[in-house]
Amino acid sequence: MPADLSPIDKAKFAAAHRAVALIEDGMRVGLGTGSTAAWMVRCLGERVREEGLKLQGVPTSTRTADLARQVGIEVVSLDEAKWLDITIDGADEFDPELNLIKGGGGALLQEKIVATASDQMVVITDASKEVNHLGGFPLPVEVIPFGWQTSRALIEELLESMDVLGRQTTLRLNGSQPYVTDEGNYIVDLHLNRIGNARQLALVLNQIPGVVENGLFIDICDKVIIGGADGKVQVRDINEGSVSEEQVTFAEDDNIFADLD
Ligand SMILES: O=C[C@H](O)[C@H](O)[C@H](O)COP(=O)(O)O
Repeated sequence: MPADLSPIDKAKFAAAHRAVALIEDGMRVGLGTGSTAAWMVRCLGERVREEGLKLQGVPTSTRTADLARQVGIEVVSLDEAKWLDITIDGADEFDPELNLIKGGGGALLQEKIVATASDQMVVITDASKEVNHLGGFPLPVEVIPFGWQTSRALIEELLESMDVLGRQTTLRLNGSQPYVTDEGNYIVDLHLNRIGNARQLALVLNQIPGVVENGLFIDICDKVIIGGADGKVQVRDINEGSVSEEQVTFAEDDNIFADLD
């Protein structure tokens, strides 16, 4: 385990390292977005460079596309790849059924499209993202800029009728300006604290005009890999109903650190 990483980065690295072992030659791979997914892209790049692994990567954001190219992964669009063998991504929360909140980094729309177009979605995470009930993390909802205040008002009206604890909404900002997604949209974050029926909320939010997508990933994730700072990982598979513990080993001088910012 690289000694100079923070415990949280060690945990993310361990999960990413384990997940990349699932990738086989010739696979088409969805590449998630965020700090945990960035470790996975670096680990995958190392396998491409050192083992000559041939694969096609479909990134879920411009950030991930840039990093993937930088580490030597062939980047193609989803339309070119058509269907993916596996997607590996991070999450902001996961519950016991492996339902997720995603979009803390603003990439939920491409992430949901890519994950849904995959045989298998694997989430990599540290233990802090595990919850009994989704909603502690603000739920991102992507809305088109035209009439966004009306969409937000309709979201707030909807929340009055839903089984949620909090109802506050905020427009995500980048400095003093609205945060703009890769698709040119805005994000409204819903501060719900606890979502009673995530499946229902995911469906009804998307019925509101102007809402493009929401960050609830229901029945999409197949497997969660939870990394620990000591290199221990737990692999939970919702389809097999299995849980296994493993120890990740990697070299101290692992050259994935060469491309760290
Ligand atoms: O939009 C961002 C994504 O959904 C991320 O995968 C999520 O926010 C987790 O990011 P991180 O691994 O940085 O905690």
